Amino acid sequence: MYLFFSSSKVKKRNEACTAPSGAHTEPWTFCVVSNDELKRQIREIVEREEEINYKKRMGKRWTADLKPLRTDWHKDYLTEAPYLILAFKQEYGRLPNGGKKIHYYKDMSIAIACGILITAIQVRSTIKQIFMTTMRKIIKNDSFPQYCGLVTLTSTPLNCGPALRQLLGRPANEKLALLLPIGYPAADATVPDLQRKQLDDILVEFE
Ligand SMILES: N[C@@H](Cc1ccc(O)c(I)c1)C(=O)O
Repeated sequence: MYLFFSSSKVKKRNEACTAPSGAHTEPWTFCVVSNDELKRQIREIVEREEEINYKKRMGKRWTADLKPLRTDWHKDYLTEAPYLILAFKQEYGRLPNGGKKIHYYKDMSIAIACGILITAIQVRSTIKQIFMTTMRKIIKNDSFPQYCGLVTLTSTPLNCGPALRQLLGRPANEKLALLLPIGYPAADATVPDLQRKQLDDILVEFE
């Protein structure tokens, strides 16, 4: 599932729901939050826990490893982004008779589904960027907006899962896996200049 905006309307599409899953049990629930008050409460919960994580819970090594990313416990994006998607992994499902339905390979399944979701957001963003760059060239007008498509952040709030699950009224079999803020980047947004590993470092071929 991913979201995109056409004029003021939001359209929802089932991209993540095309993911494969263990025994085709589809062990996931995606909560899409656009309500301002809920977003405020989510931010409050996340910032409260992350402040403890950064200040004492996680220790010096953790904060040192994160330093290059320049993250901290302030999570403005949780109230600024128009949409938050909270991806929940279902530890088990329910049978028609109310009994427990076993979910297989839940971690892989939710990871694949979120990967497809993030890819769908990025592809859409890339298509829009190509379109707008082409338009700038065609009409030979640099004042044409340097348009950037939808973006997201793979946010992994620590120790907030149960509180966020309860806030959204989700059942106990659901465990928060990922929180994706979705929206257009601010005009003055910056990103860390992260270097990628070389192909030779990550690919081993056996021909
Ligand atoms: N979840 C925290 C910290 C964090 C952030 C990025 C990251 O790659 C890792 I590992 C941890 C936060 O959102 O700040």
